[in-house]
Amino acid sequence: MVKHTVHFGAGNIGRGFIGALFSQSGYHVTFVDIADQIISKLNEDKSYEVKLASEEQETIKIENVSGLNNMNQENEVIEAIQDATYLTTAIGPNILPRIAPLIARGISERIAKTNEKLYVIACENQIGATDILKKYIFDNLDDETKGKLEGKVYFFNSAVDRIVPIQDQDSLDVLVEPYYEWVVETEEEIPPIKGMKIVEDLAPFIERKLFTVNTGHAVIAYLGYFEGKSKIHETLEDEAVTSQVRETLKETGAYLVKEYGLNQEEHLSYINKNIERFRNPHLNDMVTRVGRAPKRKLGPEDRLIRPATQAQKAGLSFTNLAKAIAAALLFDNPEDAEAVEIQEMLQEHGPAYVLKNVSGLNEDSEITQEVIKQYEILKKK
Ligand SMILES: NC(=O)c1ccc[n+]([C@@H]2O[C@H](COP(=O)([O-])OP(=O)(O)OC[C@H]3O[C@@H](n4cnc5c(N)ncnc54)[C@H](O)[C@@H]3O)[C@@H](O)[C@H]2O)c1
Ligand SMILES: O=P(O)(O)OC[C@@H](O)[C@@H](O)[C@H](O)[C@H](O)CO
Repeated sequence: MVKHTVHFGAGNIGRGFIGALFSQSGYHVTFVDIADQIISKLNEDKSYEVKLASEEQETIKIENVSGLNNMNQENEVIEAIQDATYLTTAIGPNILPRIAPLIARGISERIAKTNEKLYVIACENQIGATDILKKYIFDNLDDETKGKLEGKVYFFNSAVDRIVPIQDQDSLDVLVEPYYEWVVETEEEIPPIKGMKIVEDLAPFIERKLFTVNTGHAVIAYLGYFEGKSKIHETLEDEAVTSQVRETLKETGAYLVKEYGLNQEEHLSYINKNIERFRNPHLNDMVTRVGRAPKRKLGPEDRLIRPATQAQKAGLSFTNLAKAIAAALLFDNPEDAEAVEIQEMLQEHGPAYVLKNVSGLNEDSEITQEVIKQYEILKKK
């Protein structure tokens, strides 16, 4: 019998990572997206290629895929959820509340018909993304259905790591870096998926990933944008930026080592390994993609603010993180709605207001003071 999975978000990570792993594990993958062009192409071609961004340019054919548009094929999406073993998302954390009502309808119908287990996993760059999705789904379920979910619908948090740049929009093929890591938190016995690593406690994995890969990436993106660079690997050709990335990751590293008892040497080599990933010239990743949605990235639990507040609480240094936060405030990309919003807030009320309202930092906090100092220095450059 063919196994089925439903994946929301047929974008970079959807096609280039999570959907690809399910297909390689023998599943039929139904992608759900609002992008008509992608959905039509998936149904026409029924396959695409994942290309590895390396000297060898190895390609992997991904088959057994189809697509549904959740804007005008709601019933078909609900139908697909009836047959699925897994339901995953890679859609962007801000979109989760928008897809939750339809997932809730799919789950309600399913629960009335079958006791087969369904595993829901949000694959987003956000701590506790599946918990957040679960809350939105529960907001859309009646009490009777909620009471019946135990032992039938499971929600697992996860951490996803693979750099996938923005792709040529005319093709379904996806260029991805060779490296990947997908960590899922559960104590249940679940059907095996190629490349899925199961852990009992996700916290050290997601914090290590978010506060190394994504903090480092953000430093490059915001300093690169500030310096007028367009690509991530080009920005790293400037030794001053590379050194700034390393110093910032030593700050997040000191917190991670202390909090999770990581081995300091191993963590240093993890930092260096990631700097090498960022240097991959075959990826051609844009600073505007990596810096996208700065309001989300400046949120209290995200890659810049949380490690700074945690470092401060632990009596550790956070000055390089403060510089990264200041550079994020200067990301005035007119194409990015969140950047435009932040620039308007800055103009009207100044940086302390943004740090209070977006990042949850008090005006008199040491971090705010340090960020404002660095912001003024950067602005004068
Ligand atoms: N690209 C990466 O390197 C990378 C790596 C790890 C994690 N992530 C995370 O994965 C998630 C997706 O990132 P991405 O780079 O694949 O983004 P993306 O923009 O390539 O893909 C998102 C997809 O979601 C679709 N979408 C948007 N709104 C929708 C809606 N209401 N209903 C259905 N579909 C909708 C878009 O059309 C798009 O195809 C994000 O949370 C990101 O942080 C990305
Ligand atoms: O996807 P975002 O916007 O949260 O962050 C941008 C990049 O840092 C991110 O997509 C990385 O490429 C990815 O997290 C690598 O695993």
